[in-house]
Amino acid sequence: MQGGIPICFPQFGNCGSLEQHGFARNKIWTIDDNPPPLHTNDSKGKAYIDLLLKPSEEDLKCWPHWTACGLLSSRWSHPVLSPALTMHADIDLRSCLHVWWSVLYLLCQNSDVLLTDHVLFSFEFRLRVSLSSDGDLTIISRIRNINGKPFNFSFAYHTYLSISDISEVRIEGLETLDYLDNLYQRERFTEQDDAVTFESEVDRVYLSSPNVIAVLDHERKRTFVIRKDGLPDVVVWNPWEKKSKTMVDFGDEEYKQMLCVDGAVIERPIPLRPGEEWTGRVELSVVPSSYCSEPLDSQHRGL
Ligand SMILES: O=P(O)(O)OC[C@H]1O[C@@H](O)[C@H](O)[C@@H](O)[C@@H]1O
Repeated sequence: MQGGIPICFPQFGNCGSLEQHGFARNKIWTIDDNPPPLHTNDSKGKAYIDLLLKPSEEDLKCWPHWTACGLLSSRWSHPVLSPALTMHADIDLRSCLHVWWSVLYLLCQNSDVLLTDHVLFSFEFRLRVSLSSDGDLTIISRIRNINGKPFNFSFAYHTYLSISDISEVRIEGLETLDYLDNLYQRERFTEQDDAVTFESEVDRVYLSSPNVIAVLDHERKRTFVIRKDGLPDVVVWNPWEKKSKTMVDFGDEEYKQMLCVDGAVIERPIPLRPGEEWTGRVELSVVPSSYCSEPLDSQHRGL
């Protein structure tokens, strides 16, 4: 979907064996009818909803942390197995390999120990979306390892901002940072400009960014203020003209009125041990540009 705030989890982009941006954005989530209350300091004038995602067996099978492939290849180099392979090498290497693959396959099918690897790996994802009476949108993701096996994940709130005109917009808060450029095989560069502006396709991951980023829309004289926590990286994406024409679910001219600026965790995926929970929070507010341009400089370094 090209719009809104798709959740990229447990993979960002195509850096892994899952579908682009992971499976979470393509799933049916359930509504928690009895969600925990908002924190008392944070509840004034807010409406909220909690959505839950629990993985299906299929999701876990696709996620490479436990896959039969992974198990087979790690056991293949096991010291106990390798000598056996050498022993049979003088007979016929190909049939020997075949025998061992069959044995390992049967082990995967029948052994409690191997199956335990897969059965024990699972998570629960709670997404809280809250809207305050003055229009601030807060989204909090809580991902919990609910079983006995650790896993890693990447994450992004793929936030499509609606803007007047892409050539009228600038992002402040990313100056001097390093970024990985997806248009150059994720090569690392350093931002040299005072602000990020747009004259062609941009597809970058800014690394270790401050917790407050501002997107200034000069024509509309308004600024999106993005406050984030637990999300060190920032994705900046606009497909521009040529790529827009190749995207089936995106109008040829729509790149002019959109800009993705995502709070994300990409460079260093989050390791989650059994019982641990990770929280990633983003708050979006829209303020008149005159109100925000002065104080933002001092806000850039903190939340
Ligand atoms: O079309 P999708 O899967 O929603 O992805 C849109 C874009 O998302 C961006 O975050 C990626 O960096 C781009 O490479 C990608 O094209």
